[in-house]
Amino acid sequence: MSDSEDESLDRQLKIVIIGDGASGKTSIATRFAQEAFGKQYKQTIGLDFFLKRITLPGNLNITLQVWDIGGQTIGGKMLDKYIYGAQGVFLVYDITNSQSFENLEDWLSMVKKTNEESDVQPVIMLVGNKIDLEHMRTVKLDKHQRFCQENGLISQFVSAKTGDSVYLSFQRLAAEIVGIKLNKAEIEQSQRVVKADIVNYSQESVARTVNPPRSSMCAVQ
Ligand SMILES: Nc1nc2c(ncn2[C@@H]2O[C@H](COP(=O)(O)OP(=O)(O)OP(=O)(O)O)[C@@H](O)[C@H]2O)c(=O)[nH]1
Repeated sequence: MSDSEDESLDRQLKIVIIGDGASGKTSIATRFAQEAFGKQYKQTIGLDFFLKRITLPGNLNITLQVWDIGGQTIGGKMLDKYIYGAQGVFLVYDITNSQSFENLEDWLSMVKKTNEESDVQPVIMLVGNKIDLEHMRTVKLDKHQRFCQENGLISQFVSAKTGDSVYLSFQRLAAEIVGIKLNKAEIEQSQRVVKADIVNYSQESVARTVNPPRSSMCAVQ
């Protein structure tokens, strides 16, 4: 059986990644899809998406269809179409950029508006990105927690740069959508940190690819 036939048998979940421009959406997606990170900022125009298979406890194979929407499109006419039908939403902000946190209200309203006539609401995860820059944090932890509580969001912190908790965040979101609880061992196993990226921060000039897992990526503009 070919890879694509194989994938079509899995349960597929649509996950959209939204948030302000430069909060790190593409970096999170790239880290998850290819285990790579690029330091240079290249604005996403329109939409990127890719498929990646993960396995949840009980040998449950899930194919995630991950959509990366350019941060500049919040006012765009197409945004509700991107979000429509998503079972999971990554609501991303940059912990060193307060404005990206303040703007989450708008992003959340957009998700709610898109789904107001739908019976099933997406599971939403609040993702504070760039935790490798903890020393530059401007969004306090309690603000993050309060926003989660007030809006019924799952809380997660990640670093697309080091890879810290990126795989875990997708795994947690998928598990929540299909109604599976991850145990402590599974969570710890997914909480991988690539420490070398932090140590070599100033010297790093090229994106690295470490054992790229199977995934496919497309771009629509
Ligand atoms: N230090 C650090 N930098 C990051 C991290 N994630 C992303 N960046 C950097 O932040 C900048 C923006 O990242 P992108 O992934 O392009 O942001 P985006 O949200 O996709 O931006 P748009 O395409 O405009 O929506 C780039 O220079 C990245 O290298 C992180 O976890 N840590």
